[in-house]
Amino acid sequence: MTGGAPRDPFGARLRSAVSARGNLCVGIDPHPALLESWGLGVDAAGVREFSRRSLEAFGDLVPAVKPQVAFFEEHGSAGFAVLEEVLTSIAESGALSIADAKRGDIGSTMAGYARAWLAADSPLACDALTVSPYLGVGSLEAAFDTASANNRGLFVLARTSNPEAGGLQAATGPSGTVAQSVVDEVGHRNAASGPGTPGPFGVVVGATVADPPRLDGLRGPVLMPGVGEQGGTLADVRRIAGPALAHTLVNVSRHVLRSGPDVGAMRAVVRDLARTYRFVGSA
Ligand SMILES: O=c1ccn([C@@H]2O[C@H](COP(=O)(O)O)[C@@H](O)[C@H]2O)c(=O)[nH]1
Repeated sequence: MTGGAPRDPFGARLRSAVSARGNLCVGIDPHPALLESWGLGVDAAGVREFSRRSLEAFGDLVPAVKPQVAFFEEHGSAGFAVLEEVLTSIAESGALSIADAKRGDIGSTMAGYARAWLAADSPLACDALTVSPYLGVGSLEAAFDTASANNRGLFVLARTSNPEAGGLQAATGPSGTVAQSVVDEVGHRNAASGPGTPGPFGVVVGATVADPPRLDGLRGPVLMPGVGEQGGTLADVRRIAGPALAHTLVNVSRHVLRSGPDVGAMRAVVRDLARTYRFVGSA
């Protein structure tokens, strides 16, 4: 993304993207094994070509594309240069970009991450960023402020899809589980948003989770990874998202990317998934 901050708030942009294209978000996750299976080098040039073919296959079909920052970062400055290009290309394809960087730190350092990913003219500016609240939701204040000021969004990790997460995130305190308190704190920050339009601050809840937090007070979007390779299903998505279904982005990465490198084959898989994961107008 380049050229200053977007004009409309993130929640409004997400709502119109979902209403036009459905609820499927596809990831660009250039794992080394996928680069090899696509016949590409495990280097920044391979990541660039992988991302180019991915966006050709699905950039115009989905409301949001989620580059997994780890697989760019592992190639150093050359990988970050590719990520900057990819964020621009996602915007050109008409999709929202969600940089999955899972940033989180003490407040003063978090301000640096906020400027890097959410400020108006940062080379890495994205439409929304994943952030970790496990230094305290309040430690993310600079990210909430910078996202708001620039019409961008955040997805705060609440109950992640990995099997190791439950011991920490499902632990219970005086006001319910840790994950629930994250959802509730994020929901408070969306309180000013009007009916029907989600606020700018969402949460991440995995489609693999048996004991998810309630999302009825969130008033914001949900990013739900875990479908496909991790075993989550449409029924899980419906069960977990509940009242937030209309504003839920269901992320699928490897299940799509394994159907490459043929662009037409990937496009067919995404078309099929996009039909399944379209909830606008559904109860
Ligand atoms: O709880 C979480 C948070 C983030 N992720 C990320 O989503 C994708 C999932 O990839 P698949 O290939 O579809 O399993 C990946 O980038 C994860 O880092 C998650 O899976 N769970």
